[in-house]
Amino acid sequence: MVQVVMTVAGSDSGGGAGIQADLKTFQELGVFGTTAVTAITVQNTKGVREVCPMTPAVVADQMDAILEDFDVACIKTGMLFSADIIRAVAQKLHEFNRPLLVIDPVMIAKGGQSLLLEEAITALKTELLPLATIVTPNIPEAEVLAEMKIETQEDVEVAAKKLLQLGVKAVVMKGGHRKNNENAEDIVYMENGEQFTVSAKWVETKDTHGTGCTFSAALTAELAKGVPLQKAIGTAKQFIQAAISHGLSIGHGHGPTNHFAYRTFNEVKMKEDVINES
Ligand SMILES: Nc1ncnc2c1ncn2[C@@H]1O[C@H](COP(=O)(O)OP(=O)(O)OP(=O)(O)O)[C@@H](O)[C@H]1O
Ligand SMILES: Cc1ncc(CO)c(N)n1
Repeated sequence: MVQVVMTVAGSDSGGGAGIQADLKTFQELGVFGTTAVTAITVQNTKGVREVCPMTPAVVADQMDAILEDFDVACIKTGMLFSADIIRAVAQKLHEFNRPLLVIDPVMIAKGGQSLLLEEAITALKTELLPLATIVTPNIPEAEVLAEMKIETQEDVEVAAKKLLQLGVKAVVMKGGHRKNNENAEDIVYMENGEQFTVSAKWVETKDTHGTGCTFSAALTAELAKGVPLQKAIGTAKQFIQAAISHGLSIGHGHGPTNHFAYRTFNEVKMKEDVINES
């Protein structure tokens, strides 16, 4: 039977990030995607022109409609925009017995525009993160959530541990924003003290719009299928590596990644490109 997943996130009219990236990724990985839209963004590869948030009630109603009808195996959150929307989402998660939850703590678009109000950071930390199976911050997001500057490898670990203390079960510290990260290394920290890294060849490209959304959507799909965490992260890494390295070269700014690449180029070689080690 097909697994049903849900993304609670913003719409990206440009199609490379947000709800659109999530649905494309879900489709490619063979799960049935449903949505609760938190905001419409007027956006293309050059940036975000406008943000039009939904009311918290409409976000909650969309979640109700889906969760009452389907047995949703895993939910992911992306752009949540405001404290009120975060509280509405957290309440629904409690009501529906906290299914598996992937939180991509989206804050700022590649062009610098804010996708999360400053007033929402406390709600994200105190109301939503404690419900997470896994949270997937990039370095600037981890800096905000852990309230510290991250420069060294030790800083990455200290910040991850601070996030674990909020009640998250696992943290993926994504390396897309780290300097000299030639192995595109992401480090995963788990509540039981275990850690591992996934890495792949760094790709020199400006077309990285929606990499975080795509990675977390792939992780959501794999967790929904019952794949154990370490293996699910490995597949998400293969998916994003294929999507970045077979870029589409469309648009005039930060172009989208190639969501068909994993299925199209999913050969032994691609699998070997990603190293998953404890
Ligand atoms: N140029 C690159 N080459 C290879 N892997 C990359 C590159 N850029 C990002 N990644 C990988 O993509 C995944 C997403 O990480 P990233 O830090 O870019 O997320 P993000 O900043 O949240 O993305 P966005 O906000 O654009 O959605 C991680 O696995 C990261 O290592
Ligand atoms: C709607 C939306 N969500 C997330 C991101 C981050 O990539 C974006 N640019 N737009």
